[in-house]
Amino acid sequence: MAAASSQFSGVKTPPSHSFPKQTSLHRHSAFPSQLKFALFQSPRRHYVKSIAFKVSCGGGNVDVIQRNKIEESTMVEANNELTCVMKFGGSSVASAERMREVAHLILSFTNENPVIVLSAMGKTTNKLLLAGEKAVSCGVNKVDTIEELSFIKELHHRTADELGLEGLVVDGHLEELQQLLKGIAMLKELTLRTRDYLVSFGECMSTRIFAAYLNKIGVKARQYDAFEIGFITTDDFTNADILEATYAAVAKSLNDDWNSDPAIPIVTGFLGKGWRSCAITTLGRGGSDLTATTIGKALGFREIQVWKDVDGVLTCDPNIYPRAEPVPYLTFDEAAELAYCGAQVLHPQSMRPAREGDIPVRVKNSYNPKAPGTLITRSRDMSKAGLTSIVLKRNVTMLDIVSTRMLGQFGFLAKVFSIFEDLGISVDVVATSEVSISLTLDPLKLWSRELIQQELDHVVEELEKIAIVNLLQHRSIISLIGNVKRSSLILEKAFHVLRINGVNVQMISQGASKVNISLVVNDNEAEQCVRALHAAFFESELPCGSAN
Ligand SMILES: Nc1ncnc2c1ncn2[C@@H]1O[C@H](COP(=O)(O)OP(=O)(O)O)[C@@H](O)[C@H]1O
Ligand SMILES: N[C@@H](CC(=O)OP(=O)(O)O)C(=O)O
Repeated sequence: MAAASSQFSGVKTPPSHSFPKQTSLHRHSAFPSQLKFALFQSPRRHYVKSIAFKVSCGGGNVDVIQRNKIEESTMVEANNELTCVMKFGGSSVASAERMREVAHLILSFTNENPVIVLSAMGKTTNKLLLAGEKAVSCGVNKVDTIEELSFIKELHHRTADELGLEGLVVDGHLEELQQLLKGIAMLKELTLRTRDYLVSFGECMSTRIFAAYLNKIGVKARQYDAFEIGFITTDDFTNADILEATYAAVAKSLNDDWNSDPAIPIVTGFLGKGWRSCAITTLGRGGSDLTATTIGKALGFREIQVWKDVDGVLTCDPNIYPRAEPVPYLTFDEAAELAYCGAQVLHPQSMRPAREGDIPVRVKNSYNPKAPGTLITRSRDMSKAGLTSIVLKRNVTMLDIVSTRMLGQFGFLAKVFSIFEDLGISVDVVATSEVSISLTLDPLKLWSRELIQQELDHVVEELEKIAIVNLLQHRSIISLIGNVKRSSLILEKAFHVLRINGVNVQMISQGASKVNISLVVNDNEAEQCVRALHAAFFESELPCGSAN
């Protein structure tokens, strides 16, 4: 609370991290012009006053204070249209305390009528998946004893309780979750479709609790399950793609409700509805970012905010190197490449709607709202840009494939790739010569399967019909994201660092996107490499390491 409290003391002044002033509310407004509201029951400047009171009196009964304020209010608002989307990840809403802070943060944006997208609380998604896996083998009678189920129940009950809500708000879902786990135990299988249904409980519960809390403190809010308001996806369970029809459907659902009865929409991140199956789908891990950018594009907002537990996109994963620094500006291409390369901070597909709608994305820290964060836009001043960020993807499998046929024969690459296509395995980084090809296999694809070793053996067996194959496991990809117009300079410096650290690079690739150079090294050298590269590029005075 300390970080957020000071901003609430200046009640009418927009906080320093507020959106830039706008000249028109919507660039491509989805709202009919006649639908400007004269009366709106959510005069949030008053709530901010209440919060300031809470801060100064050390956390008195803020809920009662706020409700009184709202009853007093008859304020008229001129610009009552939905204006922006703010997504809060699991770490931002991990507890009752965090939910209070996020509520206060949202209310501090006094000029905004936001759509809120929430992820599941804390690590709920992981716990749900673990509970599902345990249910497969534990037997129906033991489901009640699954530790993760008890944890999830306790967390959501406690949170509702601490926020002063009735348990009822999640009781139905917790009961249904337990029944589902019993069903899984009975069938002794967890299909991808059931897995998506299972993890959907996380977002369904966090949004219900948060919406109920806002309503309790007098801020009118309405909970939405994304799969009920037009998030139409492919039927690729656990990794579904959003279909085009989503944009119009979501805009209509949210606008219609807002126009007839304004209430802050609280939308489940991560979830959709398969267009054929009509079952709940998920957008891949971290998919709430994509939910937010989809809503941003659907409603033609001028900015999309994703709130995390870090000061923006950083120069590398802070878990690998705590001295990572925020990157102030990125292009959509750089951010997408960073996410594709494995940086957990953004969902790989999340930049697509933002890029298509040309809507800036701001990555902010809900634990430190005053930090400027990272602004992601179509273009930026690259004149001083060198390396922007370093991304590490561990536990990668690499294949060296050398043709047994004569030099100059055609069709070799096509044959190799058709084998991967037939086996449904995606390839990540590739480097080729006329008679050989080195490539890495997308670890995500392999992790999501069970028969990893058998699958690899099968790939090798097929490839050995046309080539000599060398399978190399326990490799890492280090991706250097930045201004590849300076690639020679970046490579010179990178190889100098790697040489003095005694690291041998086993493969190198520069993609057509021109914002990424990938290096493959041994897993056991990778973290040390990232730290050394970070020190050289971002902590020294030499050129080519600017994070801007
Ligand atoms: N380059 C990076 N910049 C920022 N965070 C990163 C980066 N690489 C990995 N991370 C990790 O990503 C986390 C934020 O992403 P995520 O957990 O998906 O957030 P949320 O759940 O809040 O949406 C950070 O806590 C950090 O550990
Ligand atoms: N809860 C989902 C979706 C998501 O986006 O989560 P987060 O915003 O906490 O990364 C997951 O854990 O994958």
